[in-house]
Amino acid sequence: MVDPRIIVAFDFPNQKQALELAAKLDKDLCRIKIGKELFTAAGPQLVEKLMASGYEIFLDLKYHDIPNTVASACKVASDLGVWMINIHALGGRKMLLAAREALSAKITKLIAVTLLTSLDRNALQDMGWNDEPFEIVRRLALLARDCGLDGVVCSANEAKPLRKIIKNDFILVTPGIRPANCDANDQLRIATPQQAIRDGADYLVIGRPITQSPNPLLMLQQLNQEIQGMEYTA
Ligand SMILES: O=c1ccn([C@@H]2O[C@H](COP(=O)(O)O)[C@@H](O)[C@H]2O)c(=O)[nH]1
Repeated sequence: MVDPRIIVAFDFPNQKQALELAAKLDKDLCRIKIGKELFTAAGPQLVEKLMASGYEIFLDLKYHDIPNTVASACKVASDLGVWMINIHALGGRKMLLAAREALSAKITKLIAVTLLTSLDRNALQDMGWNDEPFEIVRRLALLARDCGLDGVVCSANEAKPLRKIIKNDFILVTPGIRPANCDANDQLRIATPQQAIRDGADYLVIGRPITQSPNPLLMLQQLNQEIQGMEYTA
């Protein structure tokens, strides 16, 4: 069975654009991430359509609420049959455990967002946090692992130091991926696809560099080519 390492972020305002891009891409080369914008516009029906066309779906709704609310939402999301869902680790231990428990009989992977890749040290200081980004990522990743989650979302910059303290069966999903010469946009903690894989990322979330490319399939093929055969080097 193929296990594509690239997850394309479908950040679109409507179903039409999503279906058009899905028809151009190749399900053997990527999975699809549906986030807040597209899910708000097109909902579960679009998830079902994309799954029916063979794509595995990462439903990136980043739930963050009281434990009961998050656990119930995770159960309903998992019932859609998606490959992966996520919650915010900052929701705390009880919320993480409630979500894990709600998915105990499910195969949907449950991961936790540590620190958004759009935040850097200055942004943390602005919120009154004096830690380095890695310190926050480290603590939240260990919390997520203790609560039995399957992995975390972090930037590829944190993959290498995390791999030193967390075993390889804990999934690292890394957004903020920017191929050489691509605009960083609003991302602050970024890495190239090769750097991310070499440093221990399992899956690369890539949005605009693919979705806004004049030839998204060609870009996807090139990015897969760049990481083909590459593995984590400790
Ligand atoms: O820390 C995070 C968590 C999620 N994301 C999401 O990933 C994609 C990235 O898109 P690009 O266009 O490649 O920047 C986007 O959907 C985010 O919501 C993230 O960037 N960082």
